Amino acid sequence: MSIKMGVLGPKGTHSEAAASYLNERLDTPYELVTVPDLFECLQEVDEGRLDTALVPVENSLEGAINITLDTLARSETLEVARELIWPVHNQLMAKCGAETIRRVYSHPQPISQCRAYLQQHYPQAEIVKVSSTARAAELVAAESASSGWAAICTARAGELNGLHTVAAEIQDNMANCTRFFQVRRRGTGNPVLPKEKVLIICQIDGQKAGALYDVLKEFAERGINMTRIESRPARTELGAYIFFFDLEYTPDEQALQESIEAVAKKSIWLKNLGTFPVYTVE
Ligand SMILES: O=C(O)C(=O)C[C@]1(C(=O)O)C=C[C@@H](O)C=C1
Repeated sequence: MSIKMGVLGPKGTHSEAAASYLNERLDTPYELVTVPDLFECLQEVDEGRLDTALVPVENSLEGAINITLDTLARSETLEVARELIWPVHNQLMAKCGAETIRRVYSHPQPISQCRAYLQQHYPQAEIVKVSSTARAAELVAAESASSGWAAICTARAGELNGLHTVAAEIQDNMANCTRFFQVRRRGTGNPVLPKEKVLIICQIDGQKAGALYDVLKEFAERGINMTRIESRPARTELGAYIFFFDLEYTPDEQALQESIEAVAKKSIWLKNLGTFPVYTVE
């Protein structure tokens, strides 16, 4: 029986491209299943209808993908199995020519990733945000060339929908990349993957002076390298926050374990979302 991995769809998204890349590196590739919405994709895994999912978590130009962070923080079930750092290439694709474009469709992230390009070349165009880049390509394909509609999408999404490239590589920075997490339910999947990173989520009492400093100290004093810190509202009251700590895995497991236990004692709650390998694209 095949193992099903959810990705944001329809076919042709950046997420699907990233999942296909990951699949090529695995002994047993996943069967990719496209889901129209990111939250739904995570829920399908949480509730057991999909085995796993590859979801975006952070972009180098635009920062955190909040829905992924918030869902991971609230779930009692999900953990991270792998991380993939994926270079994001955005193309402007349409049926019409460059000079007649008057409306541009895309996912909010690529719209932000291409902000300078759009301001310079299409300052008058109406910008329309939709659920994914591939959905944008579908919408543009459904209209005639005279509509003047265009999509920011992957080359594959454009090709699948019969669009041509108006402008290639329009992201504001050529180092544009997105970090993806492969998530799964705790205790499922292969337990012997290489260990490179650890993800910890906790809520700290924001009313106490030095509370965050106290927590960071536990990592610093044991030589645990924190590679990222992110905060999100706890969604209980204004001023209450939860923190995401990405830690570099160290073979000194005792130091790592002790630091996490010490942070747990200083937190309202703490979750360890797993230890996992990081894949990068050469
Ligand atoms: O719309 C897509 O193609 C997606 O896969 C979503 C998404 C995102 O949510 O950030 C994934 C990676 C890129 O940063 C652009 C868009």
